[in-house]
Amino acid sequence: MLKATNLHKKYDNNTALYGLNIELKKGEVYALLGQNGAGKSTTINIFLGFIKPTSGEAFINGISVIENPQLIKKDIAYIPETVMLYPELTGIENLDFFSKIAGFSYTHKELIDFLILTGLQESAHHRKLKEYSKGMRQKVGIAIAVAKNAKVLFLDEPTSGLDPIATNEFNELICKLGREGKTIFMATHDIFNATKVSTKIGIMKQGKLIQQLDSKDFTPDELQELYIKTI
Ligand SMILES: Nc1ncnc2c1ncn2[C@@H]1O[C@H](COP(=O)(O)OP(=O)(O)OP(=O)(O)O)[C@@H](O)[C@H]1O
Repeated sequence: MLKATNLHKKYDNNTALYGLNIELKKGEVYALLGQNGAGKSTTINIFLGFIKPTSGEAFINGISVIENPQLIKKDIAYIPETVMLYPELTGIENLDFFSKIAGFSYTHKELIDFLILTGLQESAHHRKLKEYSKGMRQKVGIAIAVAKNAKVLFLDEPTSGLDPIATNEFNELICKLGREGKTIFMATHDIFNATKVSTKIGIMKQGKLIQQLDSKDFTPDELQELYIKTI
């Protein structure tokens, strides 16, 4: 569903990626770990079509992101660390607006069902976005991704700044989406949650993927130990 083959990215004199190879199947949840500047955002930005690699290939569902950036847009969604939506619109109005932009027109009931799926409390559906917490905005962002029927979701630092309850709700939602066949790629510094939510973990250092692990083989403490030794 997602594949990077020998991706290189050079910014002037600075090489951000050195031959990155990643392959994810449908329904996999991938957590990419690495220190600041390791190349995580560069990787995501290439898949999103925001930047072009210097060389190498990136594919979503077998389609080259580099050759067909417009074609893959319908299959992907990006949920940044802070989801920015229209502050004066309610949760349901934002969802309706962005679904329509993506070419989907849903009934009120269908829109509510997407928000319920994300766990957004019903009392918030008709409140303006400017009154939402970070976790609530993130749920609307994920509802928009599901409503546009994205196959691959990219998330940047999804648990940063979330309280433990919101983090737990986020983890449950991501696991559910993975079971339903969404492929999820997240860049994170949160080692503990990476083991809770992902099926695979990658550790990046200075533009190279230096470890790829099956999450089920590691406790958070073991992963932390390995991470510190590796980095
Ligand atoms: N537009 C740019 N121009 C020049 N260098 C850049 C640019 N964007 C990123 N870089 C460099 O590329 C390298 C990788 O950066 P990247 O943002 O991908 O790291 P990251 O792992 O996402 O870091 P963080 O955890 O801080 O978000 C860094 O050395 C960074 O300085």
